[in-house]
Amino acid sequence: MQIGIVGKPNVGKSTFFSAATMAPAEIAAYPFTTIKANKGVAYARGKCPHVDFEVQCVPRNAICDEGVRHIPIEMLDVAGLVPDAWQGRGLGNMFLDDLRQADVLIHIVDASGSTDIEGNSVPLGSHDPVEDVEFLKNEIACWMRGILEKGWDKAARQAYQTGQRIEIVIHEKLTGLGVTESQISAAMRDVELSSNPLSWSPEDMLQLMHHIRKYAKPIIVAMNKADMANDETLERIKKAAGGMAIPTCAEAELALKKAAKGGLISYKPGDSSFKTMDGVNLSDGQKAALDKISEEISRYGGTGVQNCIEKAVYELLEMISVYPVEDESKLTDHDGRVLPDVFLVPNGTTARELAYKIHTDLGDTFIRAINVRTHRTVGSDYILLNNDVISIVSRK
Ligand SMILES: Nc1nc2c(ncn2[C@@H]2O[C@H](COP(=O)(O)OP(=O)(O)OP(=O)(O)O)[C@@H](O)[C@H]2O)c(=O)[nH]1
Repeated sequence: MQIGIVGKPNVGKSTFFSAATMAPAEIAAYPFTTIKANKGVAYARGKCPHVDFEVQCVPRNAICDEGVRHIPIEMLDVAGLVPDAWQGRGLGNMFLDDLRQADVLIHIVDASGSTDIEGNSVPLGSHDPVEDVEFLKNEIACWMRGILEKGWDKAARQAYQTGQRIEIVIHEKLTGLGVTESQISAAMRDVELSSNPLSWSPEDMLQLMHHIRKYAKPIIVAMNKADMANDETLERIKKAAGGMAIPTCAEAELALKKAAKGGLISYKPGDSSFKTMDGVNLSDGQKAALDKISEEISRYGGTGVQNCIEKAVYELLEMISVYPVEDESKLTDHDGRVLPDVFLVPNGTTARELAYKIHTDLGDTFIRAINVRTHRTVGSDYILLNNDVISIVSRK
């Protein structure tokens, strides 16, 4: 699973990316595989089951900080969004290539209206950020339609004549974007289209792509520079984003994380406030900067950065966390680690599908699973619940 960060120049995209992927000090020691320059690791918080089971966990893939697991998620800084990227303008191709890999997008907009559509600085409030929200949706839909249109007439005619479902043709064409057939079917229910795909107009196709995009590349808008934005604009952006928009102060989040790393304040991602560490003497400059941030974030109950990440993961992608263990009574893996790993899986994942995610062999040899919280035996079709602890029994 990957979160793509998208935005035109100058809106605070790099600041957001740096802030989101800057690990808290205690996480920094974790060895992650080397990742490319435009990739980083962000974290979604989840409640560690060790609290309910009253045991001491020994985490392996996600640290536990006072009962909160920080579950790593790949984040991708999607480069080169400019108007008409879909036509290959500017770094358009790079943009689209990155976009393929993302499952969900955080669209950073400058909610203060001080960056025009091309990313140039303009006087505060002189650009309407709502345009940016529409613009990204349109860029993606146009790009998808461009892919669909290649060889469309022939494929659509063939499907129409042979009675093949058109979803299958669309799926084949969009498969490189990670679009599933069920997403296409859902989108087709949303729009009214003629049963003869040959008669679809370019506008029909664009509509359909808008709806497929909604399922396949859902977007949450980070209304950044919220510290300089007015409430009326924030409301309008939120409406344009279908409610999926959060005010953010990426600059504040980065400053707070740095101050926490430097031992000046106690602040954890997602907190709505912070505290100066005992015995720390802040300079007048530091004090003034922190006071300003404090005022900014009290307006929104936090910087919004962590909130964006978690809304993307838990609401848009509907992920849940599950904890597989080998020994159901000790909650350990084969090395005796207690509640070692947490897996983020889509809501609706079954016990057997989880087994496959852990290891192909485990999926193939799956017999049953044990829901450790209820001590009940469950079958391969058991649909996992958030925070389940599951022990899989297989043919050895
Ligand atoms: N007021 C305010 N300024 C911010 C915020 N986030 C970022 N900025 C500032 O906005 C400017 C642009 O930020 P960047 O992160 O460089 O923007 P970008 O979108 O990555 O731009 P490019 O690097 O040109 O693509 C910088 O001066 C940041 O300090 C915020 O939440 N509030």
